[in-house]
Amino acid sequence: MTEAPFKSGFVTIIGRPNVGKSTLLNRIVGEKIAIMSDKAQTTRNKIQGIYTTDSAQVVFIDTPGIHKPQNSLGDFMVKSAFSALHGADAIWFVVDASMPRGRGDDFIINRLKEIKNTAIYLLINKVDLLAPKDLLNVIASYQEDAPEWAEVFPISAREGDNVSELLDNVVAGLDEGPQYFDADQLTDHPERFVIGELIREKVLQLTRQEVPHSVAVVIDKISRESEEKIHIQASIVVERPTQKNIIIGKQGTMIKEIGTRARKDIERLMGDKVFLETWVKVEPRWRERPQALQTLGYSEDDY
Ligand SMILES: Nc1nc2c(ncn2[C@@H]2O[C@H](COP(=O)(O)OP(=O)(O)OP(=O)(O)O)[C@@H](O)[C@H]2O)c(=O)[nH]1
Repeated sequence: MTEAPFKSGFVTIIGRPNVGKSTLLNRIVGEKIAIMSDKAQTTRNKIQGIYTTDSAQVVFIDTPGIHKPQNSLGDFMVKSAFSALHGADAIWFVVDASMPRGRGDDFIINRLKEIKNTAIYLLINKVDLLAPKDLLNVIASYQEDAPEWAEVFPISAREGDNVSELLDNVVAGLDEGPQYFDADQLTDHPERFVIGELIREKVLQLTRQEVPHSVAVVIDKISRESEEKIHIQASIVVERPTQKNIIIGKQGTMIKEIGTRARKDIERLMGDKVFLETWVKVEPRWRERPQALQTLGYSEDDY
């Protein structure tokens, strides 16, 4: 019997203030959230929590720009926050069952209408405050002038009602993918770590059996080049010149393809345009030499 492939993906949670987004995330990933969100992150989007099981991993992305009142934001910020939604594997739009649909909801709904090819879930939270007979009316009020919801889940983040069903549902819709984080690994630089894994994933996918899993990716530098662009320098580290040649490919075609695919994923993670520069380095037996790891950037700082 073959094992089912590991699945992973990114879920963006949005909703106006106070609808219960943090409560929901806390229920799903517990104390990890606090630890993650304390860390300074340089990007507009941030990893807010990670849910890991034996067979799947869901990375929850927060897009802070969306939750802020519209008038304190430039058009640009709003646009870039929403641009992050386009690449998510799923979007959870959370509303408060105890309040009528309001302007804040409409603002988000209007932007959600522009999103194609992404499953958008409508989560009706705080159903514990609602008489069961009113639920259908609440759902109906979010079906008018709205995108077609992939799923509608009445939940209570506080009581936990229907939350595990929601998680099972979202995991079922994810594609095969790598485990970006160890189940209990928390890092000072979550985005750095995930960027490395996204690049490594593309190397392994595209070179198939030709390059061993020992390939490492080190993020040398992340800097903001301009208001709208992040510059990332990454090294792909292999042990033999033959592996380097495979990764570079004929006239650089392979490394170009790796870079393009990785850049798209990184852009959706960060919610910004990215300029990705990749170098391939040969470091014989790098795994056996602790100093090599340090020069390569695998210092304790990065974990
Ligand atoms: N009754 C009830 N209250 C809830 C539920 N989920 C959240 N709340 C309460 O709603 C309030 C707001 O919850 P938060 O999780 O902070 O909401 P949020 O959407 O993260 O708010 P912002 O951080 O302002 O965006 C808190 O007082 C929660 O206890 C629920 O399922 N039922």
